[in-house]
Amino acid sequence: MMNSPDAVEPAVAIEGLRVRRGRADILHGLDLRIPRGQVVGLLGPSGCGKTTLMRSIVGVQRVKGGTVTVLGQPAGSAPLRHRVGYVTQAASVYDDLTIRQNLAYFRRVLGAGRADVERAIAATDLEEHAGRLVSALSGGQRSRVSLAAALLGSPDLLVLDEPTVGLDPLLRVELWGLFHRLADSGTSLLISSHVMDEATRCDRLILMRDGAVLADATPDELLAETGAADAEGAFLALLRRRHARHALPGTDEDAADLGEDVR
Ligand SMILES: Nc1ncnc2c1ncn2[C@@H]1O[C@H](COP(=O)(O)OP(=O)(O)OP(=O)(O)O)[C@@H](O)[C@H]1O
Repeated sequence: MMNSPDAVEPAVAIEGLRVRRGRADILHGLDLRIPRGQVVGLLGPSGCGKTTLMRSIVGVQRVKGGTVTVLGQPAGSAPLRHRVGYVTQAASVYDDLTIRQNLAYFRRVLGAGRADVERAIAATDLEEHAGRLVSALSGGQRSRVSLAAALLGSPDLLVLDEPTVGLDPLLRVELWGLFHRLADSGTSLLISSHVMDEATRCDRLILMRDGAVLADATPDELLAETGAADAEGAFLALLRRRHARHALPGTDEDAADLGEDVR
């Protein structure tokens, strides 16, 4: 059973994670389990801590407390080096190399198989551009090159920070198709977005706000639980519920705060 403690280890298990960046506490005791082989969406307003959480999972974030276990190992530890792929918001490929040259380079660094380069190019639908310099590509094409690089070596966990930003609707649909095919073949995916309409494409959703997890459920559970028609409505309903519980009801401050957070 999925929820049994004896079941297959989750892709990610986080307990009491605390992160401070600069002078601010960004994550204050966050608990989370991410199952294997699913497309899990991480949603929440800008600045709520999505990237900080992803950095902690990948093992590049200094943490103040708590534990982050990835595929049964401490986040960032050596055995995970080739098992976790991370795509940041900024494209991380070389402008003065072609797509194929970039991927050939990263393949060698990773020690992945030769065939991986063409496989990654095909998976991200970049075949017809593979010989072009990255500097000559559009924003969407560039972000797909970063994604292709993350697919090299077939990592067990893919952590993707807003991979669909700047992509046209058709490409977004295609990419979500790719994410699900990867999940079907056993890869675990954690994908952040602040486009709420992408939420329904995920197997599971984590809604974050102010460094805390507001909800962790399937899209259907979330809609049933809140009675909302879509993910955005569910998010608002959860925020309202939380405010009703924690704040003095009916103050102008509540309304202002709520409005600010979701726009
Ligand atoms: N290098 C840094 N030093 C200090 N504070 C930081 C740093 N990077 C981010 N922060 C702060 O940490 C908080 C969380 O940022 P984070 O990037 O995790 O949010 P996010 O949910 O990913 O936002 P977005 O959707 O805009 O990418 C923000 O308040 C941000 O200002």
